[in-house]
Amino acid sequence: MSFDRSIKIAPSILSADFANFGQEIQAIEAQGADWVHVDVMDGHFVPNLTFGPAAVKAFRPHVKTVMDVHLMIAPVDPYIDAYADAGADVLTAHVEAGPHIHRTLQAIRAAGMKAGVALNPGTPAEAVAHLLDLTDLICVMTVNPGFGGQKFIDMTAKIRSLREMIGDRPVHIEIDGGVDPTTAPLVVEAGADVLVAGSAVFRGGSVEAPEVYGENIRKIRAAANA
Ligand SMILES: O=C(CO)[C@@H](O)[C@H](O)COP(=O)(O)O
Ligand SMILES: [Fe+2]
Repeated sequence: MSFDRSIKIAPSILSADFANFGQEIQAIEAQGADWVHVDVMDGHFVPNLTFGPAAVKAFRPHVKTVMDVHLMIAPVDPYIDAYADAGADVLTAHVEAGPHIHRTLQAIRAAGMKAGVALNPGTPAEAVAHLLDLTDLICVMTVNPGFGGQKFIDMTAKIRSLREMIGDRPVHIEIDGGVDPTTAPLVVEAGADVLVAGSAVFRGGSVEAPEVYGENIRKIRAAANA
């Protein structure tokens, strides 16, 4: 996985058909997804429950691009090896999920994955200032995590601060929550390069009508690059 700052669209399979993940992943990749975003929730750090390492491992053979695993769990450290074994390419932990994020990011890299750190909307950019050389991706949440389909919260000032702090380091800025053709250009202009989108990609489509996923991805990408 080489670093580049081109726009990457990462559909969140939280909005896919839960009875049909394999085909859904194949459909979004065939329709132009750059990465596949997998939301892991524990019913404790966030008020929702999704999948664990066994499910993520079952997704792996279907993902031909990049499997981007967003952990909304606390604690994180006891599960890092399980997600490495499951085949995550990028593993992102929340800075709010525990007292030792520095150690967590080191452990993620030591397990052979790219290390991401996510910030809730209420957490300032400065919370990751000491982590810039330990991270490959900063995920700026533009909703309070836990559910798809929520309204975008404007975090453009935070994104700008982070891009300035990052300087010329090879660190992605990923935006997660409420990304659609209207909000995508705002976050890209501020410095984002990875756009997670759940409802805006899956809306109106299905594995029987995958071309709708393609149209939705193209609309987000076109707006982002405009
Ligand atoms: O991490 C999360 C939610 O906590 C996301 O990845 C959502 O799945 C994005 O969904 P949309 O806001 O794009 O519908
Ligand atoms: Fe996410």
